[in-house]
Amino acid sequence: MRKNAVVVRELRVVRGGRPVIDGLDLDVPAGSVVGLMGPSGSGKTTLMRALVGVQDRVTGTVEVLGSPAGSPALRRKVGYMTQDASVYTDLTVVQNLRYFAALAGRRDAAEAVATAVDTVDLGGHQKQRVGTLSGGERSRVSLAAALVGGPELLVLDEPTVGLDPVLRRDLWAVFRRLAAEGRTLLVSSHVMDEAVQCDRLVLMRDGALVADTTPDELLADTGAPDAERAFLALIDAAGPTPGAGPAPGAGPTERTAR
Ligand SMILES: Nc1ncnc2c1ncn2[C@@H]1O[C@H](COP(=O)(O)OP(=O)(O)OP(=O)(O)O)[C@@H](O)[C@H]1O
Repeated sequence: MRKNAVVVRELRVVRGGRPVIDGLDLDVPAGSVVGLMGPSGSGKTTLMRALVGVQDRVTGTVEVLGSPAGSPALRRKVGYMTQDASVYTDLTVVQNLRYFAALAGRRDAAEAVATAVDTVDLGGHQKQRVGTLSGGERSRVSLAAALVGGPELLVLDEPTVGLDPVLRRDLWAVFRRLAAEGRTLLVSSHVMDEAVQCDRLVLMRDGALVADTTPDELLADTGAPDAERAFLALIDAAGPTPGAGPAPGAGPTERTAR
């Protein structure tokens, strides 16, 4: 089995004429759940977009499942859930999922759709038009669309936003199960009680890695009583003022673990 599902070296991304990621290195171990944390605007979505191959103005090496990010070979192997639900509001839940299953080349589409509906707990809404669903339900359709192809790597941008605590807990159980099957998950979140359920944690600030660690190491290294305060301690220690963005030619990223 491959050691790392994702290998990023010297990643640099320019958006709006300025570098929003500058010289980032990252390994995502295969078969693990990696949490991507960081303040708003720190570059999490940009990093995810670079991994799935939809981001312009990317330099450096971004290798996903052994191929360059965005390669046609990866289309069926990578599932991506964007922050805003990216499903068709004028189609029903099942119509959406059939469409995404077909795109992913699933021959067993009916079974894949049924499994995805079940996984995100949308039974009873299959024939409902997505435009009439609640926000939380709609975001779960989006998650199901990322899952329905049976991808090896799932890149999930804040998949639990707007969900109630019960659903959040259930979805994290799903993420753990998918990892146990050998899939790799990169999950962004602002919720630190979710962070502690990850195998590894990647903390970003201003387009750079502040830490690449584990929940236990995060607490041990900072001496903080909980993940939220540990995260704040690292972010505060990282220096630049919020929203400043990385300076062009900024030095190498600091890693607190590994
Ligand atoms: N289309 C764009 N044009 C110019 N700048 C952009 C664009 N998209 C994002 N940015 C900038 O890039 C930086 C990183 O944004 P990104 O969306 O990756 O952050 P994030 O960590 O995902 O934030 P959040 O947690 O709020 O979703 C921000 O400073 C943002 O303003």
